[in-house]
Amino acid sequence: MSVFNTGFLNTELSKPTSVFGLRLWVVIGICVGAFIVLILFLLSLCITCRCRKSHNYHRSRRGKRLGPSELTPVVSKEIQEIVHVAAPDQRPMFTPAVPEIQIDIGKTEHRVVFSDRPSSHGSGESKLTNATDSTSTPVGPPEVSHLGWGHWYTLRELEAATNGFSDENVIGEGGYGIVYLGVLQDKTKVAVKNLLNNRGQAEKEFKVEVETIGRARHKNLVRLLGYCVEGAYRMLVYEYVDNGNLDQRLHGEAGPISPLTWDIRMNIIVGTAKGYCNFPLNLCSYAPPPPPTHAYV
Ligand SMILES: Nc1ncnc2c1ncn2[C@@H]1O[C@H](COP(=O)(O)OP(=O)(O)OP(=O)(O)O)[C@@H](O)[C@H]1O
Repeated sequence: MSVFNTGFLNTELSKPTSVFGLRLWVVIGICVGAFIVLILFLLSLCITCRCRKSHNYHRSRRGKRLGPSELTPVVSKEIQEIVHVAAPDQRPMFTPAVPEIQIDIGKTEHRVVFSDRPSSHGSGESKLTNATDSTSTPVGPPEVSHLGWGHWYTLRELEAATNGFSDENVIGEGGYGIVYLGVLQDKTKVAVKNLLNNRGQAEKEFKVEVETIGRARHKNLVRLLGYCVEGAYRMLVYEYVDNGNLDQRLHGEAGPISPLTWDIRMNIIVGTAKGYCNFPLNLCSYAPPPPPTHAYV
């Protein structure tokens, strides 16, 4: 049977075909060869395409790394960061030990905005880096945010005001940072709080202060005059209040007889409680109101 089949196959394959009178097995061989060549060609085409894609990807990544937007820390899409550009001879005298932090001021209306036109606010050259924008254009100092209050201070201004954040200028230390006495160029005394960035605490405290105290005007509330947002630094600038602190008032440095009588203390407690109750309603137009995180009220 198999001998018959082999003989039959040989005869069939050896028959000349209409393709140039070539035998069938030659035609089949040519077809198989052509098919293999086609497959190889397609494979090489695929590999070339892939190589080109990966080359482009790496090139774009390399380009990005060198791009201005990559010079700043990774930040969320809504973030705008001010990067201070200091002339070589005007390097900041002080570099507070604050690790790089993400800026996440979040709401559009609380972003620091910039103006191209010359402004009397602040000093020094600054540029804005917007994470959504690959180009960073040097612009003038920022005006205040849509909050419509306060003053933007440069790090250099505050350095000059606080004698380079010297120890002699330290007037207190709270849970959120060290407070320095500063004297601005116009001789105004200010309290500069350099926020500590303990697990992003600086950003949180900054946000709470700016959103709550920023717009507030009350005779019993220390005014927040402005802020400094520069690189990773977050500083708050308050009016300087020379009345000592609550601890001194309540417990000491006032002599053996405290000027705070029982009645006065009761008044203070009632007034504080009223202020505390009204605080979120008066100052926060959005919900939910931030929790009262500090001891000014
Ligand atoms: N505007 C200011 N004028 C004068 N001294 C200030 C001013 N702000 C803060 N200080 C001084 O710095 C100290 C620390 O203030 P800070 O606001 O950092 O913390 P706190 O209010 O004492 O506590 P917390 O950390 O809970 O807010 C105060 O006790 C006070 O002596």
